[in-house]
Amino acid sequence: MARNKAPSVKPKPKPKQTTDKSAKPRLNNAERSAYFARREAAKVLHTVLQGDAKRQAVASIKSLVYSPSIRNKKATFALVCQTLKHLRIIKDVLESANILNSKWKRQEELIYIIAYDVLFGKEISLVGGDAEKFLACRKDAMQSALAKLVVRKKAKNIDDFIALYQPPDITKPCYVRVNTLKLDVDSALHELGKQFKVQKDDMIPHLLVLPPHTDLHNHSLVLNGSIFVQGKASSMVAAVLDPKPGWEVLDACSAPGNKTVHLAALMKGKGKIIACELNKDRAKRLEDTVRLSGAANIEVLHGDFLNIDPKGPFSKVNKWKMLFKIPDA
Ligand SMILES: C[S@@+](CC[C@H](N)C(=O)[O-])C[C@H]1O[C@@H](n2cnc3c(N)ncnc32)[C@H](O)[C@@H]1O
Repeated sequence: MARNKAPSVKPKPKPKQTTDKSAKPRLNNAERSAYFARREAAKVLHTVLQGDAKRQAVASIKSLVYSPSIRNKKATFALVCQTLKHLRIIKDVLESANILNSKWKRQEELIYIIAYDVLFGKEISLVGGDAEKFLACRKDAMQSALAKLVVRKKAKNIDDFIALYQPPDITKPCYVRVNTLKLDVDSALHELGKQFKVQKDDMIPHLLVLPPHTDLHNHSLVLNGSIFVQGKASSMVAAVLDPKPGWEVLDACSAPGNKTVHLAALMKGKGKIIACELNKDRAKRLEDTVRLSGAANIEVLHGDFLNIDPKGPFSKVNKWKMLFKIPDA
């Protein structure tokens, strides 16, 4: 009699024991989102610090954070701002605790972000990555370096100490430019004077000066395009060019269009302005600014101004007049 042969079943491989010390711990949702926010913040911080180092203007922190690649915008923005606010302290602590070795120097922005969490963050668990692990092991050294710095600076407490590291509060006045296509300067002075201390700028015509931090974003004159909140430096550009009614002007990189509509106001809406803008969304923003200003002599050109044929209708652009006001001979 043939014996029933037991089917040959291969024994199931036993699940591997996670004895590997380098295996990443499982993260809960909060830890996972903190882990990603730190990496996204480090990327933004890298761009900001590189721009500072090369003295190059980069986009604002807000616009860097609002790029589609950043998932957790709120947390990333907060981390970048807080790390920047405490950066001088963080660097001093890392230096005096001798922490930033050559391996981590290559990822210094990530280290700064995590160091912010170690020194000033609120009970954040430092898990998720090797950088977190690296600084978690050095938490005591960092906190004691911070304590020594507080004593050395003779600060009463940590808040006092942080205040000592902040740059002095240099408050700049608030500037608004009167859009003379819609309103004259005296009427604007009168209207704004009902609520604010306001005076004419002593250098730029049609520019008014108000106290620092004046919030005009919802003011009816702003909403209807009678005045534009525009800084003094930005208002200088069209004022220096001083275009006359009837000129043809090419604004090569226009959006959001504050200088474009300033040109239109100086030209009293006469002549022609070609306003070029490469970016589609910003070109829409430019169109909104033009509409708000009431200028009828601006043509928005969505495209690359470098593609404009220099031998075409713009061949008569006087390059010197683009930069300086040259008195006519
Ligand atoms: C700093 S903003 C200009 C600000 C503007 N002049 C104002 O005062 O409101 C620079 C703009 O130039 C645009 N831009 C950059 N390169 C360009 C190009 N080759 N052709 C057209 N627009 C360009 C950018 O998309 C951006 O909107």
